[in-house]
Amino acid sequence: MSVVARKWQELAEIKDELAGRDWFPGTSGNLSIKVNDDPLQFLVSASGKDKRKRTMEDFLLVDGEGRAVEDTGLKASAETCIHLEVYRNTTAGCCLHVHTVDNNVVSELYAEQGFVTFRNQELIKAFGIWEEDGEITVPIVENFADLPTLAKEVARVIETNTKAVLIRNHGVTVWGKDGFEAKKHLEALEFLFSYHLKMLMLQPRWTASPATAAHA
Ligand SMILES: CSC[C@@H](O)[C@@H](O)C(=O)COP(=O)(O)O
Ligand SMILES: [Zn+2]
Repeated sequence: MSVVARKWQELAEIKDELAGRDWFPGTSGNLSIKVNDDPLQFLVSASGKDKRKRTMEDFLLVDGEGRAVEDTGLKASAETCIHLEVYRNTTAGCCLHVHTVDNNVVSELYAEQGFVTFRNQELIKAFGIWEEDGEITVPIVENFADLPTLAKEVARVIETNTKAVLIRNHGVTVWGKDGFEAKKHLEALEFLFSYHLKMLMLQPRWTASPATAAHA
């Protein structure tokens, strides 16, 4: 099996799993997986598809400028430029983007602050953070309609340890060194978002103010 075919299969399986969680409402979301480092080539989901369905036209191979490598009638995800910035600015091998109610609400709650931090949670270990007082911070950017501007904004907030970026009232973009790690990071983050919102609902005095935002 060629590398492209193997990576296609890996990405298709991840897509099916995320679809099973209902993380692609209304054709939202996109996925990519790196096929080659130099020159950069990655498989990315085709734009506007129902990502719950598996077809032979789910992905296409694009280059380091986001252009299709082969002749195809398919259009790469509108957010390919964001995936490109992730590959340019990190060592990611796979990048996943989903819209969920939880990630949208968290992004709105902490948008003014520009980030949300989680600590005191076992699942932080999913990010390779093993310290007693370990924490993970997810930057939040505004949802610019102009996608190249949005992509630059995402690139601007990526630091060495950044594993994900929230886009305000839009979704989350998460990555990892390979498909397994990217999915692990995404599942762990969605758990943290959900826990955080439930705590806020059950204990309204467990305030979402910047000083206490880290109470995961
Ligand atoms: C249909 S709403 C979602 C889109 O606007 C976009 O944010 C998205 O995630 C999917 O775009 P796509 O071009 O299919 O990859
Ligand atoms: Zn999106």
